[in-house]
Amino acid sequence: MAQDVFVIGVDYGSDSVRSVVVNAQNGQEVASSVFYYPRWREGAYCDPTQNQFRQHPLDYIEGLEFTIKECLQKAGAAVAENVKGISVDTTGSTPVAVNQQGTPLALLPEFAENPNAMFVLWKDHTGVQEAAEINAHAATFKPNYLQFVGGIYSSEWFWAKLLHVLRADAQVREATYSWVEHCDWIPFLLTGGTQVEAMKRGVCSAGHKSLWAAEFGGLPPNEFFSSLDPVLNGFTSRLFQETYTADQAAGQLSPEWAKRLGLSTQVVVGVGAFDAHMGAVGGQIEPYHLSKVMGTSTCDMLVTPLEEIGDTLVNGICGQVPGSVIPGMMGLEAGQSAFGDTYAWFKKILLWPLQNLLANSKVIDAATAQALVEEVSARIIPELSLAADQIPLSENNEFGIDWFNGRRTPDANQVLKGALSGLSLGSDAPRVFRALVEATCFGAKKIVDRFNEQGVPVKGLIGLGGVARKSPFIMQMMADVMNMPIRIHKSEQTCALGAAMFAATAAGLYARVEDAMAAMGQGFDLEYFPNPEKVDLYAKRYQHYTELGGFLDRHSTAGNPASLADLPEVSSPAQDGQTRSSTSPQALQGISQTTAR
Ligand SMILES: Nc1ncnc2c1ncn2[C@@H]1O[C@H](COP(=O)(O)OP(=O)(O)O)[C@@H](O)[C@H]1O
Ligand SMILES: O=C(CO)[C@@H](O)[C@@H](O)COP(=O)(O)O
Repeated sequence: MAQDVFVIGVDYGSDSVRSVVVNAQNGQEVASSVFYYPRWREGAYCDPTQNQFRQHPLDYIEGLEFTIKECLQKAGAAVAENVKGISVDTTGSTPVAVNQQGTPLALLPEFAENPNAMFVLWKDHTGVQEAAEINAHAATFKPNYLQFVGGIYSSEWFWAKLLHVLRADAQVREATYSWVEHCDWIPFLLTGGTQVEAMKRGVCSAGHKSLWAAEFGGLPPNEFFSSLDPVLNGFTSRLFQETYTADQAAGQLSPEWAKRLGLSTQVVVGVGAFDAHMGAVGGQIEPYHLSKVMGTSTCDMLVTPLEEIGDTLVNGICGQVPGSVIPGMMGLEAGQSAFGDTYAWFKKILLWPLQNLLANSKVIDAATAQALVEEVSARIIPELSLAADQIPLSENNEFGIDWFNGRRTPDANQVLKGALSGLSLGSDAPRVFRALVEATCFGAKKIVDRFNEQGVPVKGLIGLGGVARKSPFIMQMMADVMNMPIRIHKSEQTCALGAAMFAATAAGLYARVEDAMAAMGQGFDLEYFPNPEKVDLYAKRYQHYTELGGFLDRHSTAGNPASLADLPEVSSPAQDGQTRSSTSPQALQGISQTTAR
């Protein structure tokens, strides 16, 4: 690269989208911009009591235009003229119903206010019933279509969400032609796509969430879905067969978007992938090092050479997909559905009186009350962390279970709930906070244990994301609980930087994403080492976490919508021609066979 050339990485998170313009030679950030989704921030289209979290496509479009334009304005015309590529990562599985032109239904006037016509955010769990049915149904089929997604289908994923929306809303069902992941739709939008069949679908979302596998010749057959529910009959023919790795081009910027953004139509748009997968690349993942993106949730990514993992399948994770992180390597994904969200929940509890009582205070005016709420809100977690760090660790400290948004891995079960135990009159806010942090670290250790137990050794830990950089308290506890050092990546924006590395590769500036990673990676600036004095005590407490979690897990179905009694019997023609009832306790719990790949 003779002259300076630039690439843009766009990272769609749960609350905001950020774009970065990066020098493609050395990865130096030239400009960045963040946009908080306005409709989402108001809580529109969501109902947390029902675990319904929907996002309007306009939040995404407005954020795309705003952040890229602001970046280019900051960077200057000389940079804008030399932008060669754009790549995008998003949360996932975050799919939407589209018409034949690939337009999300909420962009049509008749569906503009209908949450079922919007993106179903990864953490929306309205499809728990449908996920349970998919698990039960899959247990009656050969081959095991869940074998590459850890053996259990989650309500956070593509098919459970599709089935739920189709059942819940006849009007949306009538208008739905296809079903599209956020990470595939943005490149389609930027390249001016007009027919959904032509949309390039990324292998990352397809393999981890949509049951696509080369071994199946694509998606499972129509019969698998039509016998689950006739509303799915014929749906696979309107989805996809081919998938693409994120180092490939989806196309070039359309004339409309080139004009809107002030860029050339020569700019290459890369195939999209999930935030954590591109984040792992931005954070310089290496084989057998678990790359933990720690923010609202965690996504734990691991890569291995294909020939080394061979036929090994890891049960209870979010899947293993060749090329989902680095083309040519196996990408394995696990994670926790609530990590920072657990601390955010506790903060919300503590803020209740301030948010609800101060507005009509007799002592301070409304503006001061609002300012006070904002100040306290910003300080609660950092101050609690300092206070919690001072509490001596003992075997009998308060305990927590981290399943506040269900359990993603190991062994997805989104109907599980969080818990606190060992409370006494002395359990003050810092002590409860400490227990919650510890619970999230124990949940993280369960994932490492699962990889180790099932033949994929975790040889190192890499910390990425907001919590990794903001909280020395939590990262030190993570090292102590894991009894392993954890390196923290220097970049503030690893996901966006990873997207920029993929953009550089898709634009042909590098032959392989590994080359982009080596040239553009920003390195590590911190490392936490386990404190030998605490390791044994944490090991004892971890044992208790295992026992308490096991107890809650065994008693979890009572009162939950996915309990055995609530499930309809789904009959399906089995492969041997006999009809079997698909509802069994094992199927409900997602117990699956391990099948060699
Ligand atoms: N000082 C802090 N210590 C621990 N957690 C924090 C701190 N500040 C914010 N958080 C948590 O970080 C999470 C947001 O992480 P971030 O990486 O910024 O966002 P996202 O996951 O949407 O990409 C929130 O859930 C919040 O509770
Ligand atoms: O699940 C995935 C990727 O598979 C993530 O998109 C999801 O956890 C959202 O991550 P954030 O915590 O919002 O960064």
